[in-house]
Amino acid sequence: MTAPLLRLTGVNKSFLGTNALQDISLEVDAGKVLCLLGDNGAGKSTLIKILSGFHKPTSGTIELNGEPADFESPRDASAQGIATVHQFGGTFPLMGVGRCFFVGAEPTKGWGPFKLFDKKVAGEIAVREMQSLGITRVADGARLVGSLSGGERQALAIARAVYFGANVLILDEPTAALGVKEAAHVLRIIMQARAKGVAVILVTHNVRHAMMVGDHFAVLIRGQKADDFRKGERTREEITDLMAGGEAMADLEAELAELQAGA
Ligand SMILES: Nc1ncnc2c1ncn2[C@@H]1O[C@H](COP(=O)(O)OP(=O)(O)OP(=O)(O)O)[C@@H](O)[C@H]1O
Repeated sequence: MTAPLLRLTGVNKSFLGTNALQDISLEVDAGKVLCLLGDNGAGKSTLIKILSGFHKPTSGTIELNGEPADFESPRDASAQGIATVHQFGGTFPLMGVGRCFFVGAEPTKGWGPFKLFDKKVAGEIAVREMQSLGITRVADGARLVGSLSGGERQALAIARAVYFGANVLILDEPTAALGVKEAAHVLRIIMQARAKGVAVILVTHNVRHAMMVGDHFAVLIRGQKADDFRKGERTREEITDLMAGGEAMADLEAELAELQAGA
């Protein structure tokens, strides 16, 4: 059996007085989507920060392609093929689409001191890569990122990560601020990244969105992995109840309905 692309074993992270993560073991395979679910404060951001090189785990191991991995910095994690896209795409509103796509890796023309950022080529590549993900309304590489919709910004950030060879794509609440149609576009793009063999980690509160694209799911509660299951093994209600900390949401809803009736 081949090793998973990314494997965490017994990962712990403590801050002064807080155990943000306790004994987390997880695996994600190439061409699969792992959904990381959890309520506020569950430890999702801490886990993302460990995987993207911002924090070092207090203990535990990380393996990439079966080899021990250690991320010294976000740049190091990125050089090892881990790309993280944050809620608003982590993009720069006052930059053109092409410039933003290549930030830090600008294509140049000319030589020596005459090297110049090749805006035209950068814009063409950025537009082509976004269009290949189905974003056809962005046709001008000079267009300011600030004029793109939330879904288009996510698409730009995902296209960029895939273009620069990410093996692991971490998406932090990519659909949280989006309308229904835009969220559906972003979910479709996630499936395209998956089809290209990228291992996707989707961090979300939205059980419905997770169920639409997830192959594998892990629920974090107060820093611990409360459940770990594959597609089809839990109902939406079971997952929602678990995320609410085991409290049956149906009971809460019934209580609210009673209060409303009595008002
Ligand atoms: N730098 C830090 N110093 C101290 N405590 C921290 C730090 N970062 C996170 N924590 C604590 O670790 C716990 C987990 O936080 P984390 O931000 O990872 O949760 P989360 O699941 O991402 O929540 P949210 O969905 O609200 O962003 C919380 O109790 C938080 O207060």
